[in-house]
Formats: sequence, C-alpha cells, structure tokens
Amino acid sequence: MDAKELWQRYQDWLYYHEGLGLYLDISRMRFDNTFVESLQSKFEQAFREMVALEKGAIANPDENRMVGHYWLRNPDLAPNSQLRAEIVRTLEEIEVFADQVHTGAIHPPKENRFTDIISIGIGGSALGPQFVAEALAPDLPPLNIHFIDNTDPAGIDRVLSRVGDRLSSTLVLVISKSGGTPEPRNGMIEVKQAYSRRNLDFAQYAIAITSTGSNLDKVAKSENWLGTFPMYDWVGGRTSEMSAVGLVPAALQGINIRAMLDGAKQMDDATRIANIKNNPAALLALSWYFSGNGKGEKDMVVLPYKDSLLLFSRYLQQLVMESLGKEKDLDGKTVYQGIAVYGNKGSTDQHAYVQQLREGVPNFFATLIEVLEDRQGASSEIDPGVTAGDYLSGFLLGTRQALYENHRDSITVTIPQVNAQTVGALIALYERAVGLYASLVNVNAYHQPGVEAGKKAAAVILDLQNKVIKVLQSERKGLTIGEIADKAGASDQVEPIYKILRHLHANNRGVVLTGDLSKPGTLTVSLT
Ligand SMILES: O=P(O)(O)OC[C@H]1O[C@H](O)[C@H](O)[C@@H](O)[C@@H]1O
Repeated sequence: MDAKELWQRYQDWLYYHEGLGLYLDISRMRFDNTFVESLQSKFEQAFREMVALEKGAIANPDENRMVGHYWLRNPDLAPNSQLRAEIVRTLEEIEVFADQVHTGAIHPPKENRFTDIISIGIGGSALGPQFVAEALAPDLPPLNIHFIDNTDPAGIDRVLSRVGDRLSSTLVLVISKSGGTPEPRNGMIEVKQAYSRRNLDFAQYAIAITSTGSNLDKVAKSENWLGTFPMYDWVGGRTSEMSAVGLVPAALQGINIRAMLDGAKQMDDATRIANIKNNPAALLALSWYFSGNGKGEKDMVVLPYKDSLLLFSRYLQQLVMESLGKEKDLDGKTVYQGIAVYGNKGSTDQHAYVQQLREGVPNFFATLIEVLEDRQGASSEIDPGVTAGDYLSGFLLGTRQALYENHRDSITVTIPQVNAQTVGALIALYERAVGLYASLVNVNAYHQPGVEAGKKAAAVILDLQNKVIKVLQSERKGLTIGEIADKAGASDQVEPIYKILRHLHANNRGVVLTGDLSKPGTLTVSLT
C-alpha cells in the first residue's frame, strides 16, 4: 500500500471515543474485508454471549459462577437488587474509610495519622493495585504504598526495612479473594510477626479484603481487625481492579476512584455495541484473531510510551494469559489456546529488545500506547523548536513505521493523558476484548485450572519436606538421598528430595550435606 492508501485505511478503521478522547488505530494490522466478513458470525455469537454474561448467566461454567465485573461500574446492570445495593454500599464505605484515614479520624494507636500502606496480595490481588499506583498515585500521596506480592523472605524484608520505624503508622491491607492463597497468607504472618516484635497490636493496623466466610475473613473477624471489605464471588481476581481489591488502595493513595469507575463505565458502554467497527474491544479482538490466526501464533508486545504506564504490560499479562491460556475449549476439545504478552515501555525498550522486533523472528504484533499530553504544564526546548516529548512521540511514530515497513503489524491506542478516567477505560477496554476474544476461540476466560494444578504440586513438595525431616529425625546415622527417599516411601521422588535438602542446607535449617556437591547421588545427609 502506498502512503495515500495507508492514510485512507487509517481513516477507514480509526475508532474514536469522544467522551474519553481515546483513539484506537488498527490500520497497521494487515487484514482485509474478506477476513472481517469471515468473522462476522463468530462476533455475533460473542456479542450474544456478552449480553447473557452481563445479565448474570453462569459465564464461568467450570466454577459455576456469574461474571460480574461490569456491574461494579454500573450497579444498575446487576441482576438483582441485593447485589446492586451491596456494590453501592461497599463503594460508599470505601470512600468513608479513606476519608477517615486521611483526616486522622481513623489513626494508628500511637500516632495521629497513617503514613504508609503495606499491601499484601498476589496475582489479581496485586497486579491491578500495582499498575494503578504506578499510573495514578500523586507524587506526594497521603499514604505511601508498598507491595508484598510473593512469599520471598528477602522481598518481605526489603519492604519492612524500607518502612522501618514507620511501621507504627503503617496500615496493612491483606488482599485475597479466596483468603487461602499461600503467598499472601505467609506475607501476612511475617508482617504480623514484625508488628509484634515492636509490641504493636497487628489487629489495629490490619484490613482484610476477601470473600465473606473465607479463612482470611474468619481470622480478621476473630482477631477484631480494623476493618474488612468484601470481595465478591462473581468477580474474578484478574478483573477485580474496580472492586474493593483495587478501590481501597487507590482511594487511600488519593486517587479519584469515581473517575476510574466512570472511565470504565464509559468504555463498557462503548464496548457493548454489537458492531465490530464501532466497538473498540471488538476491533482489538479482531486484530488479535487476525494476527495469531485465532490460535495465538503471535505474541502481543505492549509498549506504552509513558513511564507511568510501565506496569500495564504486566497487568495485561495476567488478564490475557490467565484468561485465554487454556488447554481445553468449552466443548472439551484440546486446543492449547492463549496469547503471550510482554513489554515494558517505549522508548526505553527501543534500546533493548526492539532490535529483534524490527529485524528478528516475526512472531509478534505490537501494541503501542500513545499519550498525547507530554506533561502537565509547558515543556522547555531541548533543540530549537523541539521538546523531550517531541522525541518520545517521534520514537513512537518511527517505530510504528519501521515495524510496518518490515511487515510487522501494530495497533496504536491513544489517550489524551494518563488520568483516573483513561486508566479505568484502558482496563475496561482490555477486559472486554479478552471476553470477546475468548468467545471467538470458544474458551472459558474466567477460570484458571492450570494454576490450581501448580498449587497442588507445590503442596505435595511441602508434604514431602515434612516426611524427609521425619526420616532424618528418626535415624541417627547419615543417609544417602536414595535411602531417605526409600524410607520416606517416595523412591520416585529422589530428585525433588535432593532439592529440598539442598535448600534446607543452604538456609542453616539443621541439614548437613557431606561429600562431593557435584555428585548429589553420593552425598551423605545428616542433621546437626
Ligand atoms: O486473591 P486470591 O484468592 O489470593 O488469588 C490470587 C491469585 O491467585 C490465583 O492462583 C489465581 O490464579 C489468580 O487468578 C488470583 O488472582
């Protein structure tokens, strides 16, 4: 296509949302009209399924759950008045709570104000709050947020030492929908220990955000924690940013949560339109389907040209890959679906892996996120008539063009500025695109059976560790790893047993490995 034809194609396919000032450009995806027509009936089905989902159908059949994140930003859509009232009440409670924390009406026992937040959660209970904090928290927030999103002891130490003496004015959010995920549970226990080492009563600093009746909820209630906020059965972790999971930390940081909800609602309205060309989420799903042949054959590289959107790709990684990465389709057929997502930010990445994108294996399509406003206020000039923002914009346009010229497709999403409304809209746009794409490829976007399998496998390892320690305790003499495995009744688990013992040895846990470390099979293992 020559420049004139491309300009026409750009205009033909450009989507613009007036209320949000958001543009979506899929002109650099090389599909043609025949392809669009070939997907028409699949899209009609996808739109129908989305209507049913929003009306409260069991859209997550494996878990027998409704899928209601769209109701969070428009409670009038909720399928019954009880849910509606609950959504509205929770939102009001969050605002009142944040306000009371900010004014000091709610304060730590020995201080006038809370100064910091430690937010403990993983996956959907961390990625949204992290993305939003990075994107929207003011430079001087009323409370500084720190995240513990793993069971890495050194990571926990790092957060605790950064907080230091301010622990006595730190509010702890323990976020877990299920209330039973091991990583946040471990983080909570360690943080609780840190409070008690300082003679602080953890319960007076702790807030639980979890499903009613979960283990975490029970602990919070029995220990009389400072507060609890509900997480609903019908909101999945990876779509929970607009529930208490995302709204509590955001409101505490002084982020305008009503604006975030409004942006998402406006986008939800726009992506409800049952017409591919007028629906930005459908345009995204169409582009993804085209690029990867409906089988995820190409990866999605997400490049926001704005530092504050750095974590968008990580956020999308869970949303897209946990939703679409499925072995079986809804009919039980083996399909190995998914779309791999990665990326950091432009132009920074142009000095790293963009080399491969431009010239190497063409196994991806790029999504460039453009922000029209460079900064608040005027920019000084770097060169005559040129600002740093002009460079950033130039790098984006140049990369888009260079990729296209080398037969690499790209999508460009343009927002006027990074604010609560546009961030809410971006989240809603991708949530809907994932839902529609899942319908096109006939997978359940709302369960995660593979993750559950991983959790079970980890539990088996911890069980094995206990057995191994019992064997060592009951034997006085040194044993080989093979002998330990036999005595533990786990002869087929020699290698994991070796790795368990090596880990215990490295952490001075009373296990001694003697012999040639390069020949694990010959080692003798004993207790100190
Ligand atoms: O919020 P939680 O119940 O603790 O779950 C946290 C995360 O862990 C799970 O393993 C799921 O795969 C994620 O979808 C979820 O967001």
